[in-house]
Amino acid sequence: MNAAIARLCQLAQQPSRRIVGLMSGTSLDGLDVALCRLTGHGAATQLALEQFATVPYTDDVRRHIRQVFAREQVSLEYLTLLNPWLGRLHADMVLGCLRTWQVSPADVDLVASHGQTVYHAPAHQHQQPDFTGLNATLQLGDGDHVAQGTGIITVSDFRQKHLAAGGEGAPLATYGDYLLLSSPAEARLLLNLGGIANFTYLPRAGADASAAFSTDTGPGNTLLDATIRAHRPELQYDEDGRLALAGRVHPGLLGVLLDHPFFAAALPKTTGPELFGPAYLAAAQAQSGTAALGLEDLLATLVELSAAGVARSVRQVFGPGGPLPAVYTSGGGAHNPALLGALRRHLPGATFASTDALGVPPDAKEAILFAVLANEAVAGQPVALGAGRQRVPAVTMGKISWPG
Ligand SMILES: Nc1ncnc2c1ncn2[C@@H]1O[C@H](COP(=O)(O)OP(=O)(O)OP(=O)(O)O)[C@@H](O)[C@H]1O
Ligand SMILES: CC(=O)N[C@H]1[C@@H]2OC[C@@H](O2)[C@@H](O)[C@@H]1O[C@H](C)C(=O)O
Repeated sequence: MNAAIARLCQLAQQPSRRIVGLMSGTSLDGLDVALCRLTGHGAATQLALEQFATVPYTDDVRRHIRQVFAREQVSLEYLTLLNPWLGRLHADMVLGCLRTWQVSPADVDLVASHGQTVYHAPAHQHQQPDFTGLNATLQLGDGDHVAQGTGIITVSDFRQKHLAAGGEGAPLATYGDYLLLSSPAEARLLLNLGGIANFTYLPRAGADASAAFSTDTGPGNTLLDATIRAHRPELQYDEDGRLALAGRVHPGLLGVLLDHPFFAAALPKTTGPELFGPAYLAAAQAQSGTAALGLEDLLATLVELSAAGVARSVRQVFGPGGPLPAVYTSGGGAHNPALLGALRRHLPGATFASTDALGVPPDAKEAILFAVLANEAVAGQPVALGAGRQRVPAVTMGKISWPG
């Protein structure tokens, strides 16, 4: 038997596994690295987060990714080169973190590597006549390169199985959120404010699990970041929402932005910067006669758009005035007071707390989720949530690469 397969069998039978979860999201701010100890699997999974860091990307790394990121037309050679290059880069970043944390790679059981999404093409978004109904998504940063570079067995490319089983390849948060954060005490809404905003609805543990699902709601920070970069190239984002808080929402522009059919589409749904990018904003500005709107008012309007997108999806689930479950926020947007303020206005009566209150640091949550998926891939079973109306595929996800 291949020694790596024997090692995998042994790992599957251990009471716990030490897993490095990796996530590089749509904001291109860096690689999130979460060193997790996961005990058990399935509904019995227990998390101990040992270490977490976001390794920032340099301007050069961002520039390389942006050559292909969310673009319909790219150099195929560049795309091909980026796949191993990102795998190797992520491996080096993992090794750097382990060195800082004084953890030997030999003491890590698995790496769970999401890679970098460069294009997300759910059927409702691409509308290519030759591929009607086909959902697709592409992540770069090949798992063999991560395994070879770190010397650690690597689980990667999680989204393809979800697609193959009839999903849109996202959001995968449903599974990890369900396994780690379901509570017998309360129903929960786990709201992640990343480049794209999404939430997971978790009914009370013990209630009908098939009601659990995740959906994207529209832009989170992606349009805010793109807009600030266009006006103030020296800045990556609107720190603490200062510029947005100094601006005023333009109702005409907001109305045109919200007119996009994505916001009225049934749940669950996924999207990306392919749709919510500069072209969408420029078209809405042209249509509303706001091409010359100042940066502060633009940002205030885009914050309102993100909050309104979340609120519309939430109301699709709970009705216009229905009571809401407890809301727990994560992702970079959870640090933005302008966005949180707008969300409170749009969802009056909801209680908001950070996922910190649940023992999950908000910036680490997505990287932890991929560690949970890798744990299930090796030691678990398909998570059967799916009989509900939201059709969450019952699959384990990820492809396994070993060094050597
Ligand atoms: N202090 C802050 N004030 C305002 N915005 C912030 C702050 N900190 C982070 N952000 C926002 O959060 C973004 C990063 O968020 P995050 O890392 O959750 O995104 P991501 O994981 O790349 O996205 P996704 O979940 O869509 O893949 C930044 O680009 C910025 O817009
Ligand atoms: C295709 C893709 O990479 N989607 C990301 C993105 O970032 C947020 C949102 O859009 C979510 O759908 C997803 O990531 C999280 C981790 C998920 O799959 O749950």
